[in-house]
Formats: sequence, structure tokens, C-alpha cells
Amino acid sequence: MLKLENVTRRFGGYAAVNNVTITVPKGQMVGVIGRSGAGKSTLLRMLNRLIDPSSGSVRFDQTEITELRGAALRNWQRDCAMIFQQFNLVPRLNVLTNVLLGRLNYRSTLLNLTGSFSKEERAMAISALERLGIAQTALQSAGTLSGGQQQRVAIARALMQQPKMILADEPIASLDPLNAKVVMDSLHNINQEEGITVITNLHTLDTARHYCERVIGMAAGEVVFDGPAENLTSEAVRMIYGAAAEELSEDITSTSIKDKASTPSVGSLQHAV
Ligand SMILES: Nc1ncnc2c1ncn2[C@@H]1O[C@H](COP(=O)(O)OP(=O)(O)OP(=O)(O)O)[C@@H](O)[C@H]1O
Repeated sequence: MLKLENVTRRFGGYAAVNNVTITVPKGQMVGVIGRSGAGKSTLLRMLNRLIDPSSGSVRFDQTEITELRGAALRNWQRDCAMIFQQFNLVPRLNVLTNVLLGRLNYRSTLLNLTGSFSKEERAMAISALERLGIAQTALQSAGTLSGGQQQRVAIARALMQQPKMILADEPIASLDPLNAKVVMDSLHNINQEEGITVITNLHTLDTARHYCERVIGMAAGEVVFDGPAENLTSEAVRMIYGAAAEELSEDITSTSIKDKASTPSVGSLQHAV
């Protein structure tokens, strides 16, 4: 269970995240939505301490995350794998090695310096790539892959961390609709099958509605909506996106990910991208 209490982050005099209190039970898939600058990335980055809160408490089970230092902080960052809009792979390294990099925090510095990964770790990496439908790319340089494939490599690398949570910061913002669907389906599938909590920032309302059992809407650093996707009434949308929301059709806030039932299965799509 993740519990944030009165979490605030200021940059100078400006509160990018202002007094946020939320609890996320284990295994939930949460979509965080809001306009650009609403504070979504700052909130997510405070969870794994890429950014420190100015005040407030972040607890995971019995641990106060804001107080972690050294090895305990590294262990926490391993426990909550992060996925970024720009994938953050090492482009000149092959896909398999990129995925194996997810094991670094499990290994001693000496082992890391020698650069050797065990047979078991390699088998685990191949199996993660198979699960994401991209095992055939294992020996290709990561930089030669399509955006959608690269994001799936990033998800495979996250799985290698055997995380308790996956934090995804606009994972589909750079992808076309077909690749966006494959990536969101993968995250959803991991959430459902492994029970790993997924918290993902999303630009688009319909993606949050479609994949996330819970939606958190942010505006000017504050949580202005928190509930199941079906409670996202037009009034709630107005609170999140402001008056401009009235002029926005769902298409404009959409990547056009259609209903799962009306599109091909992940398996067939994986070969198409
Ligand atoms: N390192 C920083 N220094 C100063 N201001 C910052 C910093 N990081 C974020 N901010 C400011 O905090 C506010 C929230 O930014 P944040 O990136 O969290 O928003 P966001 O909702 O994720 O936006 P986007 O969807 O565009 O990524 C913005 O006004 C931003 O300019």
C-alpha cells in the first residue's frame, strides 16, 4: 500500500504539487491525467525519489520513503521501476543488454564492473522479451528499433527489476496509436497477471478511461478528481482540463485507442509494429 499525505513540491515560490493526499492499494492500475504543467511528472518522480518532496509523507507499507538514503534508497528505486516517454535505453547496446541493465541494482559493484550476467539472468531477460513479443530483436542495437518496440524493451527492463510498482511517465506520448495500444495493453496485462501496481501519467482521457480502474485528475498541482473512470463526468473533465475542456472533443484529448474488442489482439499487433 502506497500512502501520500500532504505531499508538496515547490520550485522557488511555485507549488508544482500542492498538498496531495492519496492512498493506492497494491495491484491498482491508476491513470494520472491533467493539462501540461498540472504536476503529473513531479508527482510521479517524487514516488521513486527522482525528486524530493518539499514537505509531506510518502509511505510504502511500513517504510517512510522520504527518509531513505544510500542502499535503502537504491533498493526502493529498484522496487518501483520507472518508464519514460523517451524510453531511456542505451541506443548503441543491444536489446538484450539493455534489458539486463534492469538487474544492476540486484548485483554487487564488482559483478557490475566485470559486466557478466548469469545464465539465469539471460534466460529471464529473454523470457521478458518473449512476453513483450520482441524476442526476435534481442541482438539488435536498441537505437535501431521503432518507438513502440523501444518502449517494450523499456518495459522488459522494468520487469527485470521485479518491481513492486511500475511508474510510467507518459509512456505513449511519443507513439502512434497502434504502438500506443500495444504498450498500454502490455502494462495492463502485467498489472492484471502479476498484480503489480501501475501508476501512469497520461495525456489522453480516453486512454485513462479505457485502461485504468482509477483516475486521478490534477490541475495546478492539486488533485481535483479521484475515482473510477466511469465517474469522469463532463463536469469532472472541466475541473481537470479547465473551461477549455468544453471546446475539446474527446478526439482532441485522444490517441484514438479504440475498444479492445474492435481491434486486433496484442499478439497479432506485435508482429505488425
Ligand atoms: N525542475 C524544475 N524547476 C522549476 N520548475 C519546474 C521543474 N520541474 C517542473 N517544474 C514546474 O512545475 C510545474 C509542473 O510540472 P510537471 O512537469 O510536473 O507537469 P506535468 O503535468 O507533468 O506536465 P507535462 O504533461 O507537460 O509533462 C510546471 O509549471 C513546471 O514548469
